[in-house]
Amino acid sequence: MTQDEMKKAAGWAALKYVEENTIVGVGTGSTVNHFIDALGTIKHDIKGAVSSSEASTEKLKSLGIEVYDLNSVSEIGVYVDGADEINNYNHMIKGGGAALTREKIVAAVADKFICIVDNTKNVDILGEFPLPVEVIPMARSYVARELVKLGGDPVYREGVVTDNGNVILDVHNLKIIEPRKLEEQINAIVGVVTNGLFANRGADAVLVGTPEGVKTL
Ligand SMILES: O=C[C@H](O)[C@H](O)[C@H](O)COP(=O)(O)O
Repeated sequence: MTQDEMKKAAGWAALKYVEENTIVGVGTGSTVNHFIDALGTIKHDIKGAVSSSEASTEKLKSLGIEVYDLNSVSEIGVYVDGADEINNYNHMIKGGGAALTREKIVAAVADKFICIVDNTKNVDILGEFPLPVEVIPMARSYVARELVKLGGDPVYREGVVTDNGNVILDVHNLKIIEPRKLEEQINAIVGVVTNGLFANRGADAVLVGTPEGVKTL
């Protein structure tokens, strides 16, 4: 079974969490793209979606799914999104696709966060995947120096501008023993918009695509 087949299986399995006549929160990435395809098959049973990126919005609209502005929505039952790494406590690193800020906002509004991954994403300790940090452009060098003080090696993701007009620093060589604490410490650096640790708001359920089928954690 290929990695993409495992992503697809997890994406389609998330459909069972979607309730009729609701607005669904939709993440970003190659695993979520499978979920969006699945959502397209039940588009007449849902009200629509709130999207976490321009890329997901485009795909949702291309399938005829209505996309709502988050400011016009007060309730999202379920938010479905992928992850770059997830530990045994359902803490995640996200933002490999640079969509972390909008993802964190939509996730904050949602009642439930359903994480969909293939089995390469499960780790014991977060940090092997470089931690993305979205930064206001003029603060890039300052934030990078502060991230070094926290023990990381930040690398500017050249050529990438987020949907919010900001830049990304990918922080290498972190061994993240206390994800909740590090999430707060990085958020406290002036100039940081968001960091890719989703620990204080982790996933409520995880669907893992494996060669033996989809496992729910
Ligand atoms: O910014 C991107 C998101 O956080 C994605 O959820 C994450 O990178 C996982 O993406 P994929 O499903 O393509 O591995």
